[in-house]
Amino acid sequence: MQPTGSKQMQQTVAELMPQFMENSFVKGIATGSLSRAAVVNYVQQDNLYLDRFLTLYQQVLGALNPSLLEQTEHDIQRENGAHQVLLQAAQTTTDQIMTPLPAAKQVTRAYLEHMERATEQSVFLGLASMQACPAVYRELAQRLVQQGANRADNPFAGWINFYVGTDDDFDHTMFHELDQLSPTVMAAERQQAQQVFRKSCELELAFFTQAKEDD
Ligand SMILES: Cc1ncc(C[n+]2csc(CCO)c2C)c(N)n1
Repeated sequence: MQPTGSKQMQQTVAELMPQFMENSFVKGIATGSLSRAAVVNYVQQDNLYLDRFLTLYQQVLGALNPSLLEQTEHDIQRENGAHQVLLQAAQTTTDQIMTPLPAAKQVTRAYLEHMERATEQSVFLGLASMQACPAVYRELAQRLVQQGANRADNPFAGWINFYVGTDDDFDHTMFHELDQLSPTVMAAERQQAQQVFRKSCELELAFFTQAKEDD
């Protein structure tokens, strides 16, 4: 039997996970040692990213399922909770790092453009491009917990616990939505959705890498 679209996407995440666990930013989260510059870089770029992500999400879900949009959009706004953990560790605030507004770096722009292009093609592909966010972060957080990385003396434990705790429902709900839509699109588009999703996962990895690079 063919696996469902969401199963195949979860397999993609599992396949790429070893690369995430080897990523230097992710290892820094796990060990509690990241430079202030890396943390600031990440949160700045993520604020720019989430802002646009929320708008796209509203556009896609607004077209597909407005009641689901109403139920879930606060989850994205609440991600600020994860950022607060990082900002506290870096002893700074959102205002301090977002004024003047920093420029979007290359991976941030590439990832946003990827999701925008997918959304222009169809809401199904748009949703697939956005689903890497909860899927990757949830799996990543679960693995970090399995490693015991959320121990009390890790300043980033709250970040790990945030994503292991809150994203479960969001992730399952959106995968369910994708599987519900799947029979309504042509086989070629279903296949394309897998590629779009994989590309987003790769951009997730590059996004972490970018935080530790100086442009
Ligand atoms: C680059 C980047 N990728 C994924 C997330 C996590 N994320 C973004 S939206 C969403 C679903 C609702 O919370 C999740 C888990 C992030 N913060 N930054």
